[in-house]
Amino acid sequence: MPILEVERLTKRFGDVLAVDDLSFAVEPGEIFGFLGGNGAGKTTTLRMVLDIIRPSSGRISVFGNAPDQRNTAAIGFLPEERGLYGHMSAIDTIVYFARLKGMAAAEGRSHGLELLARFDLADRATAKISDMSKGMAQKVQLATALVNRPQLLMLDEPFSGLDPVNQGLLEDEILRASERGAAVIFSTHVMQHAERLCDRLLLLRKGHKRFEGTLDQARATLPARITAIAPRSIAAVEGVALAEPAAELDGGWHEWAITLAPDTQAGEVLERCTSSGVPLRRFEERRASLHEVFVSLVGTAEVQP
Ligand SMILES: Nc1ncnc2c1ncn2[C@@H]1O[C@H](COP(=O)(O)OP(=O)(O)OP(=O)(O)O)[C@@H](O)[C@H]1O
Repeated sequence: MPILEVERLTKRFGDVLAVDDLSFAVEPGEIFGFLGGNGAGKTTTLRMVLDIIRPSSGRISVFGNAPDQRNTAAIGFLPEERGLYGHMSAIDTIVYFARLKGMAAAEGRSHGLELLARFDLADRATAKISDMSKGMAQKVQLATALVNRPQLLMLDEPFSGLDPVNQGLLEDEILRASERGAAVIFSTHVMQHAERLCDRLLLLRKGHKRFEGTLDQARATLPARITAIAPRSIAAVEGVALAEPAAELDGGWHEWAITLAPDTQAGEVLERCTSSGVPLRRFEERRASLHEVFVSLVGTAEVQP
């Protein structure tokens, strides 16, 4: 049974249709990328799952039940707007959240200290949040989301504000949560994280689903591009839709950017070139990146490569 199921979900704020007839499901152990440009409706959807705001229409099921703040015991959430009480220490903050989620203080403390050690903050456990750097405070906030070992972990733009080492720590935590069977949903504008982590992903544009599927399926929405080095154009070879000259090389060789005809595999074209004696020095398929898929389907340059 999916941990989270969203069916025909719609949310309007006055004239703004923030979420438009959205359906998806996330299974235990799955890492699900929730991707879209600014204002696509990601945060609004996560807030409805948490029962912070109510849908205009549609259905949400969390652990088989309607959203309810009582679900918080099994949910971990990192909000996009980070914010903790500056006067509290790191470990007291984590224990505070553990208690809100119904845990005993002692268990919250011991798991909190474990998390701080994993986040390279063991020596800062009693430091005040206000004395920490932004990235350190963000790791404490991540610990508050993980302290209850949630079955549903929802992270809204978790990578922003973290340096590359801490981004790596966060990726490890996401994998760790999925390995123990949690469903993990995270939103990001950085496609590399999604490419490295996601089992499946959903692309949202203006509240509407543009794509849902695996990374391979996402890349297959765009034609593969081939770079070929040959002395003459291979435009006439069956299965080649377009062969554009990309560079002139030494000895009469040329680099060609090849676009294949629909439903044509690169291997078929390579075989035809070889069997008809077309000299080739290179024939390389390059699949579309998630960045290219995002720009093509969501149509925004806001995304980072
Ligand atoms: N409380 C609100 N009142 C009115 N409009 C809202 C409210 N919350 C969100 N919106 C609107 O809903 C749309 C979706 O916003 P949302 O914050 O869900 O996007 P997002 O995908 O999380 O974007 P970002 O990547 O920029 O954080 C936007 O047009 C936003 O202005």
